[in-house]
Amino acid sequence: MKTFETGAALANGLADAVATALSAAIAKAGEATLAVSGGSTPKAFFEALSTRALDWAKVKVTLVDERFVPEDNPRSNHLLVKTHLLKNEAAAAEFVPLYRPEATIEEAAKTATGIVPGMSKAFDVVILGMGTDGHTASFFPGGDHLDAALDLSQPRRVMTMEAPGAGEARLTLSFSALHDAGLLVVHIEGGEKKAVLDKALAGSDEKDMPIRAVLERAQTTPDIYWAP
Ligand SMILES: O=C1O[C@H](COP(=O)(O)O)[C@@H](O)[C@H](O)[C@H]1O
Repeated sequence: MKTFETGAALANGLADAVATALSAAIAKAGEATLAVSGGSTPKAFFEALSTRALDWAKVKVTLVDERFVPEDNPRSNHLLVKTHLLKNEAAAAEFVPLYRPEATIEEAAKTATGIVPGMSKAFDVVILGMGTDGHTASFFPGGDHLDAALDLSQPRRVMTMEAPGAGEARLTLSFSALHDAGLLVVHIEGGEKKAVLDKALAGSDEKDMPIRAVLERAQTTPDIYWAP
């Protein structure tokens, strides 16, 4: 685990690591893909990353998960990314939203599956968060499609999820779409989340604590970033 004294120090350290990984991918393949999480935790990291100098015009950014709400909804993760990441140097990046204004969330997931980056090869960088219920991405305990979303043979890249603790219906990358990222990060802050992570690391059912799938079964060993 990479432990930092403050959230600001973590934000800068993680921004440096992500900028280095994106630059390396651009040098190797001429482009780079980045999938980020929503919620409240990543704001300072987004602000720091937005200032890093790299060839952002060659970076495609998408979300790990999204609520089925339009971009102007205050709970939209797209709005969060637009406000805190897609500015400064990073304004040149291309953003590919998961939300689509289709009639149903199933149709939106199918449309998004066809256009999200990382389709033909693994994402270069994936940043995951975690809720105090042990969810990551929108892999929620009690989710209606949790088993399918955590199945590594799942061919779909974008899935739908409804769960008691999720609020709005969700669109989420499947575990198969994100587990093999070049750089896979779990970013958590605070004592409560550390205790949840420790419990997941100690061993519990994936259905109760879906973060465990990432810790145990991801092809890429996740780097865990934590600050009190
Ligand atoms: O619902 C969500 O929550 C998690 C954690 O959010 P936080 O506010 O506790 O940081 C987040 O990783 C996920 O992307 C988001 O949709």
